[in-house]
Amino acid sequence: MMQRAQRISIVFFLLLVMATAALIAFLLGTAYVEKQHQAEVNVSNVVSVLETRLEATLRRSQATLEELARTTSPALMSLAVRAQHAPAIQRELALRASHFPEIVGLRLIDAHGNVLYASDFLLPQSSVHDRSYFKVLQQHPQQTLFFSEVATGRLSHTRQLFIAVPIRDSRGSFAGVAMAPLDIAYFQKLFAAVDLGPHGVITLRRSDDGRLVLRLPELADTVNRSLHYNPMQERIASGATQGTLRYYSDVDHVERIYAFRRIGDYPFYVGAGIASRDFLASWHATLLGTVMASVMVLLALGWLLYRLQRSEVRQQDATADLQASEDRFQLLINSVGEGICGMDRDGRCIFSNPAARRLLGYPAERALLGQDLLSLIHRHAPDGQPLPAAHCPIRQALRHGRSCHADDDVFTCADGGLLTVRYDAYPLVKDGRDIGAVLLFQDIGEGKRQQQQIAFLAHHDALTGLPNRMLAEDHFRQLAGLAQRQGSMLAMLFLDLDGFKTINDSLGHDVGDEMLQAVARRLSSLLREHDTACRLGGDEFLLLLPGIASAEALLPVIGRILHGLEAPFTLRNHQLSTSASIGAALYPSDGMDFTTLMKKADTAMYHAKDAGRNTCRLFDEAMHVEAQEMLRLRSQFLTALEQGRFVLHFQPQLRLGDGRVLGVEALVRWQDGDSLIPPAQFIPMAESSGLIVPLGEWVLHEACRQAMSWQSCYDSPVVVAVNLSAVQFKRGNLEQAVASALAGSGLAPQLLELELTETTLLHQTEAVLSTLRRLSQLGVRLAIDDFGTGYSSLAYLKRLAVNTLKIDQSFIRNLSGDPDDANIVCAIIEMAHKLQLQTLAEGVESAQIADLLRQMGCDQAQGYYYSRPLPIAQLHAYLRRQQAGERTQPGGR
Ligand SMILES: Nc1nc2c(ncn2[C@@H]2O[C@H](COP(=O)(O)O[C@H]3[C@@H](O)[C@H](n4cnc5c(=O)[nH]c(N)nc54)O[C@@H]3COP(=O)(O)O)[C@@H](O)[C@H]2O)c(=O)[nH]1
Repeated sequence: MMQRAQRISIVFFLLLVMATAALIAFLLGTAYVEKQHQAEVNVSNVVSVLETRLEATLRRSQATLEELARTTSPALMSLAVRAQHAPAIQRELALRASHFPEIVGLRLIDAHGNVLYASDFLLPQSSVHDRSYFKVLQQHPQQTLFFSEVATGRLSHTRQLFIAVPIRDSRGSFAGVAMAPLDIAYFQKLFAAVDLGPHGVITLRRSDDGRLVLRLPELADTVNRSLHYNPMQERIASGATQGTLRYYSDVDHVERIYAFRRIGDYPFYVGAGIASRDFLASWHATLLGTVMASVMVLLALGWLLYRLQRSEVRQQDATADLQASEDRFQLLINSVGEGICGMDRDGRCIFSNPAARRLLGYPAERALLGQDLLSLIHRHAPDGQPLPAAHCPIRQALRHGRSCHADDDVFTCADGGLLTVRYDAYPLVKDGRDIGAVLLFQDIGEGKRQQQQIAFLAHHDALTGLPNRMLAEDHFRQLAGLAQRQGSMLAMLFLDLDGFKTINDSLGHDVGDEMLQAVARRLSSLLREHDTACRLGGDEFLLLLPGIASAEALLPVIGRILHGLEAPFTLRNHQLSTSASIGAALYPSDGMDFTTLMKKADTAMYHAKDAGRNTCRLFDEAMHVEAQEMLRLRSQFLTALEQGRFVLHFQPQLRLGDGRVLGVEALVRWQDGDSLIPPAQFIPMAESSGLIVPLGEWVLHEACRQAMSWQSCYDSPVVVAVNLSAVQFKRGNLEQAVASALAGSGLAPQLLELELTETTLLHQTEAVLSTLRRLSQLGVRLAIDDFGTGYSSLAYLKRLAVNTLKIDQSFIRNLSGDPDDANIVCAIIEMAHKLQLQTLAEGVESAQIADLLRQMGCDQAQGYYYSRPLPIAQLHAYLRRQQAGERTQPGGR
């Protein structure tokens, strides 16, 4: 796109061209008018002079002829007296004629046309009676003067114009003519003396009819002829006596400026013309020269302008390039996050970027410009100690023109604070000379802090800030080495909070987290300087206590820790109490390495838990054996599960009113060869190991399958009850397992009852409760097992659509002997009925108990009094007997 400056230059140039053209046109126009005016003046002067001369000639000729006519006696005008008077008269005529070079001579002609006397010669016999002048004067007495057309003289044979006056006698009769032939050649010479340029023209014409008398230059066949187009003649005819005009000649078609002038009162006018091309020749040359010079000047000017403009454009381009380069440089150094400072050879700041000023805390560049940058920002060593200027590596690099680098250094900020930096300094070289250095630096403080944070997190627990297991292992190695050197013992304590899950589930994870942080702080405060507390995860902590003299010496230490944790914690307006179960193992007696000791301390901790919590156990070998047994059991359990060595026994549940079997409880057994292992021996292990999930799924499928097999055999439907472990809610996909068991067997959902304990309910989260609600929506029945041992809210159970409360056998066993148990059972039955829940008494072993329960209004009963849990074949026999109306024998099989 054309730039503004270029447009201005072009407009200026065009204006200059126009102005120059106008000036030239004006000058040339003025010169033209001047030339024309000069030409007009010239030709006017010429015709003025010529008219004066011609008028004088004609006037003198007329006067001379009139005097001759007046003085010549008519008596002398006869041939008869001619010979006598001729010599004297002719001398007289010759004398008079000698004063007129323009006339050929003077003649006296008698009334008959005979030339009697002549000033120049005498003809023996000569008559002019045929000449126009003679005839006009002879025939027109009033005519006093006559000018003839141009004719050739009969004697001289030259072209002549005759001027004649009549001679009259006393009576006025025509007596002859006095005549003078004007010599055309004379006038020709006169005209020729005038220079009107190569194409100039002078004409003498008659004013009455425009006939040509004389033209110079001559043209053939023009004399005595008038013109078809003659503006001068038109002006004369209209009464003008003089004037100037310009036109193209009708004769030679040359344009001229003409001036004309009438010759006195004679019938002639003289005209002179200067050809335009002649009087304008110099003007034309001037015009051409001026135009050419102007064009050349304008071309030169244009070229100059173009060069100027080009140079200006180049300069603008160069300036723009420079500016763009500057902009790019500014953009670059302003955009980078690194601090950049330029300095001269003395270390004074010559530029800085915003990042540098931001990092160093200087609000404006001028605050740094000219400052001794190095003494300003590089005053300290990385450890914060003062750095002598001479030791500053950047200053040395400046002096020796070498780059330098530091990974970890400190600069001093404007407020005196230290900035941890990584920097590079490079020499600034211009034209081969070192002119200073540029310093590039980054704030690595945040990165360092992050690295430290990462390193910290790699070895510490993010929640409590305590060392994690990795760091604990590291500390263990150091402390174990120390213990070895000192011959002392190192105690490893495995600490697990009691009831933490309840706090976490009931008050939320945020409170749970705060609880763990508070416990961590409490533990740290309870430990000695060289003790280590670390968090393993969840509510498990590991404590390393060096310098232990004996196992006995350890117990008071543990007691202090347990006691210290008993004090309540105040978290979010909650007063929370907790306790811990601690297992302890000793280095080197219980093990030499971290993993072994931790396993043993863990085992001891489980024993402490089993022992009723808020206590501690020191590891001993029996625990180890038990743990080994547990491992063995687990391995065998897995094999049995894979090989299908589990069986279900079913214990009938009867309606107390009529003894009718309404359902059976499925109870799993482990078929180990010929012996059956009871669930109490493997369910705890299966729950703690999570193996209860696959086992529970198998029980569900098998119970539904078996229940389906007996539905078709009996008139009334028999519900199958399946025990669910809390672990199945936590880890298994229970909803899907139930749906799959029902779908796989084809059992109606209302014939499946799921038994869960109060403890299971108490520890479940909202997610698990919603699973229960969905299970209930599937149509399956829900029963609360071991009811009365926990803290279930009845309204809560109602909301969960629980169908049956199974009253725990611990209340049933002594029902007849313990009034408290009886009161409890009565209360449970009464409240359950108000909530329209069924009640089932477990562990009914006698008719007396059965009767009591019936009187209390209990709906169903289950127990050895009616039947022990039966293998499937025996259950079928039992049910057949029941259907046959055979009253079940209490206590029998
Ligand atoms: N999660 C699962 N738990 C299961 C499963 N199968 C059994 N169990 C649980 O194991 C516990 C022990 O069961 P078991 O040894 O089978 O004992 C049951 C009955 O034999 C026993 N019982 C029944 N009547 C009497 C009686 O009159 N006297 C007496 N001393 N014992 C009796 O009670 C057990 C049934 O109790 P409950 O489940 O509370 O109804 C036991 O807690 C089972 O829950 C399983 O598949 N999954």
